[in-house]
Amino acid sequence: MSESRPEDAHAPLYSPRVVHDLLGRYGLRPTKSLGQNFLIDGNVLRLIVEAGGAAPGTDVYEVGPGLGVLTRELARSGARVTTLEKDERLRPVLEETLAGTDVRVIFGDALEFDWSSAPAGSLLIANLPYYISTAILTRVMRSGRFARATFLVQREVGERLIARPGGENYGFLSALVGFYGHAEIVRDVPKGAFYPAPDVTSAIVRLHLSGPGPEEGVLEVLEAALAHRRKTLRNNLIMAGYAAARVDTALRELELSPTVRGEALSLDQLVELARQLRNTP
Ligand SMILES: C[S@@+](CC[C@H](N)C(=O)[O-])C[C@H]1O[C@@H](n2cnc3c(N)ncnc32)[C@H](O)[C@@H]1O
Repeated sequence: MSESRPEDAHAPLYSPRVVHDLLGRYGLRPTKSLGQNFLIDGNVLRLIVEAGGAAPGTDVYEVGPGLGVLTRELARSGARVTTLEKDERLRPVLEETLAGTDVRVIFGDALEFDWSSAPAGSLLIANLPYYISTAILTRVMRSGRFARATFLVQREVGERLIARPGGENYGFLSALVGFYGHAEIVRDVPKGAFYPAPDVTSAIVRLHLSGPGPEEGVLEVLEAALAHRRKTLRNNLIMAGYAAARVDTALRELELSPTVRGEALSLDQLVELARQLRNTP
């Protein structure tokens, strides 16, 4: 910690004053296209660390440390922390705010990261960049390496994560959660918990991941079946490249109406559909 540091050394990192001071000293402005909404609420910070289960001996992965607010708390918990940051401009800030911790900071795109390199039973704890929250969660679930994921995300994505088949918000992400475990909304978080405030309300969501995931080929069918909410399952599958005759045979075998929508199918029916399509010439 430099002696010339102007802000009150005792003020917590999440305090708006410290956040402004850090941004000012390093000549930075939050970048909207990178989803940079920094956490400035100590209660939300404590809640996410606690709900996430960071503790000595656990392996915690974070996407987007930003100024290091959450990262520093995670390190304090005694967990082994790996954090992935795309924005190189934050390198000197993180050198300052994470000084004295043994956090592994990797600069690069979290979408390019090899999530299967994480040890089995890892935890994801993050204030996610909202523009890629679905893509990150998909990768984390599919890696099969994570026991739990606790994160800040748009409330609307939280609703999709907890949705059940047939429900208004049910889609690909909901079905994916169904295959790997289940989700809960821990708490809604108002816009004012961030600087700058995002356009939407957020939520802390926790995913419990225990399932083995779907068998081979099911995810591809799932993606096709749920691609467009307003279209029938039949049309979605045909648009994804399945021959109409093949689709019709599979629907008949499963006793499904040609007008049924993909989001009305249970997970078991989706698995059966994938098997039928595989077995239908
Ligand atoms: C919502 S901010 C969270 C910052 C900090 N954890 C906090 O709570 O204040 C999202 C962070 O993700 C970073 N980010 C955006 N896209 C990324 C990507 N593709 N890979 C890794 N980090 C990314 C942003 O630069 C930013 O630091």
